[in-house]
Amino acid sequence: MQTRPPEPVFALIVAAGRGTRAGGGTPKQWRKLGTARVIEHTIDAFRRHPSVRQIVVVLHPDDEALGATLKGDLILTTGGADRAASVRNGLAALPESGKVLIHDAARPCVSAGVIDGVLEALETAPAAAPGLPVTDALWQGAEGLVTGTQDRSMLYAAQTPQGFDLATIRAAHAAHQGAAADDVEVARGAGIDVVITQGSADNLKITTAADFARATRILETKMDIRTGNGFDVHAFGAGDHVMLCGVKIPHDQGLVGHSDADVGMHTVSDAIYGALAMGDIGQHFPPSDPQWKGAESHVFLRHAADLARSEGFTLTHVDCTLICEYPKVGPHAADMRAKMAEILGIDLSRVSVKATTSERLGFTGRGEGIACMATATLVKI
Ligand SMILES: Nc1ccn([C@@H]2O[C@H](COP(=O)(O)OP(=O)(O)OP(=O)(O)O)[C@@H](O)[C@H]2O)c(=O)n1
Ligand SMILES: C[C@](O)(CO)[C@H](O)COP(=O)(O)O
Repeated sequence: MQTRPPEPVFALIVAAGRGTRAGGGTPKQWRKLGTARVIEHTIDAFRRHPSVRQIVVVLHPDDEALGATLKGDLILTTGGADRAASVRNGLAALPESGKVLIHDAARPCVSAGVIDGVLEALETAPAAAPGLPVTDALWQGAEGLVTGTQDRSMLYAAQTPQGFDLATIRAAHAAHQGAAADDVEVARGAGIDVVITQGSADNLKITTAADFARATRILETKMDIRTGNGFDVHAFGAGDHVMLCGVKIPHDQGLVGHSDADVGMHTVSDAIYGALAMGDIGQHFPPSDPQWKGAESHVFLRHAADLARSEGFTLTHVDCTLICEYPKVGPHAADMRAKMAEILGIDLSRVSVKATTSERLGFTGRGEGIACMATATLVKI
């Protein structure tokens, strides 16, 4: 018997609202939350999920330029006057069949577990969405006074992503008249049963200004922060200059090495590999391989930074200390920082280069070579 291949899963992220309740000028999905904008955290949550094949993002017509700043393989489309209209436009950008997870851009802390719960339910049902049973007592009130209580035993707070068979939800939206709180209401209007899956208190929707602080705290607890260190030494030999952190410094000796012997860049590269727990420079660029003979060390540094990015990390800081009596590093430190910031693709303020002597002690003190130590900090949310 032939087994059918699994249906493709698409994520549809609605981001065309104006965030009026959050205030603050810029719509909430475009505001910063820790290291990235709200919408970027949301997109990344789906990009990281192994089942999601393609992501569609629905933008407000005024946000075209902001949309162009989003990185990665995304389908961008324009939203409508209300959430339901935005969802309809997003659905129109998707293929005929498959499964779709419709999610608010304003819910950046959604976990893989919540997404998994919806996908699991979709294996046997046409519709599923996460909900949280209401745990507080519920009152009716008027003019500051409690006027009654409400039975909460059958009440849930609705969350996203709300998952559907694509053709089913497309038909339900086409038939729906008037406004809808969410896509579950649209589906139910078309007679479709919706399975309730496990929601999470962390999957909050940023609605008011106070929600930014809560979302930041939640993301911080999920952060993967890594620090790596590097250490390297190159001996002096014949020559008339040294390469240090990408800067050519005239000197009465050169540094001996298989490549251009840039001890600074080698050390920072090793710190990044260390933070990733992915070996060291010698493993990625074996000295026994003739293609790296005389290589310029920016190749190694760029490789380490690109590897960090491909693993989903942001390089937030590097600090590099050169240890030598001569040449004097101070006059060149600004150029070294600028060079490495450019190669690493990060802001100058996140790159530090400093130097020390070893008080004429040891091999660096005797002028036999240059040592370097460095740390690199990587963050993934
Ligand atoms: N016309 C609309 C309205 C809302 N949304 C999106 O639907 C989600 C619903 O969250 P909500 O808090 O209602 O967002 P806003 O409408 O932006 O907020 P507000 O009501 O405070 O203006 C958000 O991701 C929002 O960007 C949308 O894509 N298109
Ligand atoms: C879809 C939704 O996120 C479910 O909670 C919500 O209904 C949309 O936001 P709103 O605050 O109700 O406009």
